[in-house]
Amino acid sequence: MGQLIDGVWHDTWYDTKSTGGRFKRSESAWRNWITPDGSAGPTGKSGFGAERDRYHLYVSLACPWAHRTLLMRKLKGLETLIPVSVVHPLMLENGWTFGDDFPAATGDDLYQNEFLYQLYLHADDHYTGRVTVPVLWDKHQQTIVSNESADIIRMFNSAFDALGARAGDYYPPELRDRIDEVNSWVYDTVNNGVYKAGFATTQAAYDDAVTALFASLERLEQILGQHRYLTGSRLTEADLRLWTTLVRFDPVYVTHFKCDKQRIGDYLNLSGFLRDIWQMPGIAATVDLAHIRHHYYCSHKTINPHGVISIGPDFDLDEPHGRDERFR
Ligand SMILES: N[C@@H](CCC(=O)N[C@@H](CS)C(=O)NCC(=O)O)C(=O)O
Repeated sequence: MGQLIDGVWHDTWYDTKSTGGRFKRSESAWRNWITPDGSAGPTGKSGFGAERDRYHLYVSLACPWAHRTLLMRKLKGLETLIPVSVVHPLMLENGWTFGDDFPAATGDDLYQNEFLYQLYLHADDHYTGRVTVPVLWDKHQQTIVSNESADIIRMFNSAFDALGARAGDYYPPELRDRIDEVNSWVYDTVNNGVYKAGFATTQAAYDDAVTALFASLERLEQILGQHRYLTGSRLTEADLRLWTTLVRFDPVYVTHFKCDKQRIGDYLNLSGFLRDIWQMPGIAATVDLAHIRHHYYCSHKTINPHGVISIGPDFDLDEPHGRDERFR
């Protein structure tokens, strides 16, 4: 774990001293957009037109943010348009690495780098900041298009539609306000909330994060008792963004991040929603519990110094969920 400072790698853990024990996630540095015609998107530069054989995605199978991009890639049928390289699950003194001595870790298919930070240096040899996944890479300009998962899933949702992406709009205009509203509190208190609880280094910081997290899970439980998905009867990006946290919750966050007031399995609607999406074609195959559990339990030496992996709950997401019948 570390970061680049003016192009030099420094092995440092998150600084929580200056924030009263609170974990603060940094802003992503690259915010360009792939668009159908290469015009500029909402942020960043123009020049990233949708094309075949041009873009490459770097992910960790452990990471919930990267997982969003894999879900959208699957739903939109972008597997051949956007190939993927997978980092090793352990993230230690060199950050994410391209070691391929773990099932499903691929190494760096484009440049044979050893470390992910070398890819960041390839894009900017004076980069200062964190070295995170996912990374959407442009092979033509040899640079990072974006390292922000929230933006990458929106590009995948529509930019490649004229190049044969599968039909489906997971950010439809008529639901955008509701999706944005749900995303904002789910991001803050759930997706990032589990990290804020787990990485807190004071009791007060932990208490605040875990209280907000379980208040939001209660709120989500109510919402998912009213309709099948978060914004109604249609699956949207808001569901996918919540889901990557839910699928890691009982196997990791309950124990490793001390999010142990309740398990997702204890909530009727949240657990049904978790199974509902798990059982959609192709989705379960995007989940790699070995990467997930090895990454968290063995990479965060400050909170689990010996790297012992807990036994974990029985994990049967194939049981019927009944939500299709219930919300017909
Ligand atoms: N805002 C980013 C966050 C990505 C992120 O924090 N990824 C984690 C893995 S779960 C990471 O790479 N962390 C490395 C670090 O912080 O040094 C996004 O959503 O794409």
